[in-house]
Amino acid sequence: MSEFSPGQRWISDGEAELGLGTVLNCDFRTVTVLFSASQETRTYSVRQPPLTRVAFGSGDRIQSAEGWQMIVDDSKEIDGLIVYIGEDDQGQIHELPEARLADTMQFDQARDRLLTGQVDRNDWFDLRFRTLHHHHRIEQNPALGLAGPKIDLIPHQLYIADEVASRHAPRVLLADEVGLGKTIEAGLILHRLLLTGRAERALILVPDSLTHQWLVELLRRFALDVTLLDEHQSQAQAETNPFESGQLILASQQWLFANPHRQTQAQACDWDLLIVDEAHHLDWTPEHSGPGYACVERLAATTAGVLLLTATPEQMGMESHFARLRLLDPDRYQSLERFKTEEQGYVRVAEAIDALERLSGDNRSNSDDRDCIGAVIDDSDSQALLDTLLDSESGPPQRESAKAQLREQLLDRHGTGRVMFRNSRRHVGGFPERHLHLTTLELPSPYRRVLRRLARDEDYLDELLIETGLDHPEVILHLDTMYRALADDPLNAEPWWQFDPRVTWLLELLTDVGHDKVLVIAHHRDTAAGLAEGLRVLGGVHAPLFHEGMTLVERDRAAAAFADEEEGCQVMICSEIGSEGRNFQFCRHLVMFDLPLHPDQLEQRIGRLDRIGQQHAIELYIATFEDSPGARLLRWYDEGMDAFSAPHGVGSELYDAFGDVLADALLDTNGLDEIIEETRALFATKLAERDAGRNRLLELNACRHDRAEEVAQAIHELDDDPALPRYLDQALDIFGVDSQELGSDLMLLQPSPQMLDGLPGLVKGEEGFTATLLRSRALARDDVQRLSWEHPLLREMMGRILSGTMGNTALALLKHPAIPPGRVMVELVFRTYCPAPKRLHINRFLPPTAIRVLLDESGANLSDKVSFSGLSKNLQKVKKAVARDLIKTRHDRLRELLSVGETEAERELPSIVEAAQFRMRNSLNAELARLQALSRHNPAVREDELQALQDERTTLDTAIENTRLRLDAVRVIVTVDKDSR
Ligand SMILES: Nc1ncnc2c1ncn2[C@@H]1O[C@H](COP(=O)(O)OP(=O)(O)OP(=O)(O)O)[C@@H](O)[C@H]1O
Repeated sequence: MSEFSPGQRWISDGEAELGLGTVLNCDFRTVTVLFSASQETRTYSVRQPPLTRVAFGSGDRIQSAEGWQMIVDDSKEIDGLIVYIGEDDQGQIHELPEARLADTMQFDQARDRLLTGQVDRNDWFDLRFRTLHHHHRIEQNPALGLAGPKIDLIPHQLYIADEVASRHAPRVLLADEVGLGKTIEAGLILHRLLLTGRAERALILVPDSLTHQWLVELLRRFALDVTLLDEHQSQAQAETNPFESGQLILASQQWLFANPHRQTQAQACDWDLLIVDEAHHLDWTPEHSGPGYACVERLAATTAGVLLLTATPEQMGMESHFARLRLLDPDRYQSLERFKTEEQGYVRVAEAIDALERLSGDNRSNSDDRDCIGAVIDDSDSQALLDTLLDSESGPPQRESAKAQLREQLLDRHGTGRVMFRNSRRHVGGFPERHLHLTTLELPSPYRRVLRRLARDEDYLDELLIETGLDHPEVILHLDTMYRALADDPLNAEPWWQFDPRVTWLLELLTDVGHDKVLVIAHHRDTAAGLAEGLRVLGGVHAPLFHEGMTLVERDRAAAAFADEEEGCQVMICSEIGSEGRNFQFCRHLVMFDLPLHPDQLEQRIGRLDRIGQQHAIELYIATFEDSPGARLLRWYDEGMDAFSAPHGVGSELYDAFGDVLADALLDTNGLDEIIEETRALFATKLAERDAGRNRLLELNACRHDRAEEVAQAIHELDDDPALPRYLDQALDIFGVDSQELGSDLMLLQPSPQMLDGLPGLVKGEEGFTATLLRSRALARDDVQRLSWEHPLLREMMGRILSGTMGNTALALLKHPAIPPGRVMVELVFRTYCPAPKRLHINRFLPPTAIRVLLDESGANLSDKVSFSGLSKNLQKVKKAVARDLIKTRHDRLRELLSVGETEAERELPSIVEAAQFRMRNSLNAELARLQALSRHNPAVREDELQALQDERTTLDTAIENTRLRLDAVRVIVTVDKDSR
């Protein structure tokens, strides 16, 4: 029969912080335990569950659910449940069934182990104390979760990650321009949420072509173990919901969006965070939602945190941009019209911020600027700041501070940045130049024939649209596609690449650039495939293909063949959609074999190379046929909007304005000059608007440099922490990991035969891994892991020590000339214990805090006189059997000393609690005030955010108030004769 009965109280061996658990139910296979204090329920297999039954003995103090306490005198068992009998503080006798014990009670596992003679190694005790100390520091560090990833510290990314990850249930659109690191930002946010306990489960949906890239980035840069789910794997788990097969699930959008059954399974899971990459593909109109949009909409409705990523939020038009914002906050984004009106209001705010910048020193009397600011602010605290700024009595520091605060308030309260973050290259800076190389080729006669017939015969266009599956006017841009579509025509028997001069032009180009790598992008995958064949047949050049028709493995293999520096191919040919989001910044030559119709798509293409990490100027090559639709489109791009020199972010609006007329002008030159001229004029206007209005606000909001600098500083401090290498050495040694210096700041970590099992990345009998503590060294090499306090190995070692019993008892000998032999001392380490739901991340205010108490045999407190390390280095180890005997002989005195120690430690608790309350209130009150002020102006603050923050403050308050102390570890020290051995 099972040893479990409903109502019994147990604690988790591995997660003691969950508090006292109650058995809810059990059968012959599993037992389910509710940990009320932390609002967690766990189900364990009944075979060797990591649980310990809680049973108190005579003399133990216990607490009832109502809060009163009693000392246990006796106990009895009724139907498998214990009933304790004892006396409360008023001398009244009570019977307390275990079911009515307080959920927040703590346990002195160390005490029980010591008194039953179980002692660990002395160095384990040392490590335990140090672990508590470092854990305490790190959990409160403002850079927690951002310091571990293997990334360069780039301010706009750090700002976004810090801002977003500190929110309750962040729901934002990450819309930095192409290649500025949205994946990295999403990774940082996820990493921080996971490390702080604010998220445990995430679903990441990315285009098919990017699954592997995401998997690798999350593993290499963030050390996150992600499960890549596909149909094959899902079928292998037919019995269960495949989305439950890991905490972090990565899946292809194409696969999920086309599969209603899998969508139902994904929706049946509890996710804390949903990440959707390349979100501009989620199509929506007021009349109809595409399957991708509908799927994400359903998932987003039941998931607290949502990150949508797109470099081109407006590529599909304003409506569809609005639709994506609607996914994030359906209450706020109900009306497209209202949204448009609000957007217009941002111009005034941006002007006010500019006026504020000017308003300093002697310029304070400028009444236009004052009026401009005054027209925007409409609350007393902002007005007070403006008054301080204008007051002639204010000193320069006061004015500077008022100006900075007012700027923040204007951005916060009136900007758009709460839901959308968009950094542009202009703002971030440091990107390479772009050089455009244009070639005009003669139009080959088969193409000329097709174009002539198009001009003559209107039905011919319809025929082409049906045959190619392309839309108008896209179809007329791709002459080779039209030619292929008419393969039945006997005149079209020859493969297009045989006569298309772009093929030989490309072959010559490959020779001209020497050994440099060249990326070719063509719109259609059949063009890419034909071109690869043409290069092979006509030039003997092997060019791997990369398009949406290939399997993932084939695509990744092609990308790897291209990336390989030594033996890789010189050229790779991609289709448009197939290559979106991919990283090819190791290459600087981009050939656009044709041109895409939409400016955002053009920017996506260039963005494959023009990304963070690109070391060179970008060389762009385009060949067009004289007097062809492609040549006309090129003129529109180049002359109408400078599309090749740098991204400007207004292409989408220009396309909306001129797309239709341009379509007509592509076949017929008449009117093109005029369109270009008008485009150019609107381009200038849009640039000015961009700089004045919404985009300017977005940019100002997307990176607040002071805050980014603070985060970077906090990360630097953790990077340079001198305690880390010392701690690492000690921990590796104790856990049985061999560490070998390799020079150049690298080390090889390998499992020794004695290694404790289950350490991440290390398996006995297998190779280990190369690592470094230096960020720069790690960044320079893909195969080197970066060790930090956040590395899974360190976290696992620290976690195991803190949640297990390892090193919580020890006995050591002390030879000291001034202390007679045979005396006993106890070194007690108490730890604060404060059960609260994990998502509150209570550790930022009150991480487990150690209180050390050193008592001599008489019970005198020596803690202040003798430090931990001072004592530790003079101690000697002793055999376990001897230790057990020594403890047995001093049993009663040890019990007494434990009680004295508890009283001593309790004295320190109130000040710890008070300080934590203070920190918590300071932080949450400020955040709440900010949010409340914001919500009065900025509808982007969700009502549930405010409520959640208020609830969080109340729950944290109660949890901190209920902080208790628990004996975490105890070391008995016995003095010996200085001459003894
Ligand atoms: N902080 C960083 N440290 C090191 N590498 C970075 C950093 N930020 C970005 N990168 C690299 O720059 C490239 C672009 O980053 P990422 O893929 O995140 O950009 P993106 O904005 O998602 O691009 P796209 O718009 O094409 O989807 C990637 O190769 C990425 O690894």
